Amino acid sequence: MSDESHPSPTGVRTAVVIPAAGRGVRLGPGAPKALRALSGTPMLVHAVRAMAASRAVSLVIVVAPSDGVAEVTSLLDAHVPAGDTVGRTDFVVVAGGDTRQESVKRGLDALPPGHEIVLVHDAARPLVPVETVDAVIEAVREGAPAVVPALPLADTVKEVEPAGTPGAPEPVVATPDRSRLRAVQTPQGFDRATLIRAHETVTDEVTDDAGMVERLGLPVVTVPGHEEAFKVTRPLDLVLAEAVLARRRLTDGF
Ligand SMILES: Nc1ccn([C@@H]2O[C@H](COP(=O)(O)OP(=O)(O)OP(=O)(O)O)[C@@H](O)[C@H]2O)c(=O)n1
Ligand SMILES: C[C@](O)(CO)[C@H](O)COP(=O)(O)O
Repeated sequence: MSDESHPSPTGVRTAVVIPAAGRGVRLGPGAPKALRALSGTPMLVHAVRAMAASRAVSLVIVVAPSDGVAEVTSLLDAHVPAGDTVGRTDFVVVAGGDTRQESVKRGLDALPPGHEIVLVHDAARPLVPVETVDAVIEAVREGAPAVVPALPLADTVKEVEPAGTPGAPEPVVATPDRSRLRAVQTPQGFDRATLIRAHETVTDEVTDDAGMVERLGLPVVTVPGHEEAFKVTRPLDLVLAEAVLARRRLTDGF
């Protein structure tokens, strides 16, 4: 696949790294999560289309399961050929690592020069609307080094003393003020140099890329997230994803 990325309307090129190398243990037995079907189309293909839907995105780097690079490459060739479906997005596929963090790093290692904004988007969030993608890109363009889509919490959250045994009672230690908490999603957006520095500097395991930037002492800001950007993690999430797609077919015609 070529990497002759085309500049976005503003001239600033945006690339997206999609970590898709996880097994999907919490989803239960089966193919790697990113390759499981939603309405007959692999979850990864939905995620790639969601990124390519943004006019600003000129390159998508997919980080595939290490034994699945050839399969993912043919999947993308079949479903989202570069220069066909959206006409402006090129694709690269690389092999992932043992953790999400390692997989993102491998994607960044494949990033060619010329893309000054970089998003990281979970393949496991296949239904994020393009408005959310564009809001993240816009905030980086306006000067934020790191941007996360975020939503208020519906549940009250307790901090506990972990029991270490699943199902065992756990003493509650504190109840953080919910009004100050946010659940963060992807795509998370970064100024390229900031994200690369974070991945070169932070060695302990962090659950999101913005968390690595925080460790550098740099500011991270939020933009509004979207309910449909939820992460497909457990079997019930598949039911919700199918329902969202069915509603979109009815209301949007696709
Ligand atoms: N070694 C890994 C682990 C995760 N991921 C990716 O990181 C994203 C978020 O991870 P998660 O939803 O936790 O996926 P899994 O690790 O596959 O899920 P589980 O923990 O249930 O196995 C997913 O798109 C997943 O494919 C990755 O690229 N490489
Ligand atoms: C990056 C992320 O999706 C933000 O909510 C989340 O931290 C990934 O966590 P996971 O445990 O790897 O699913």
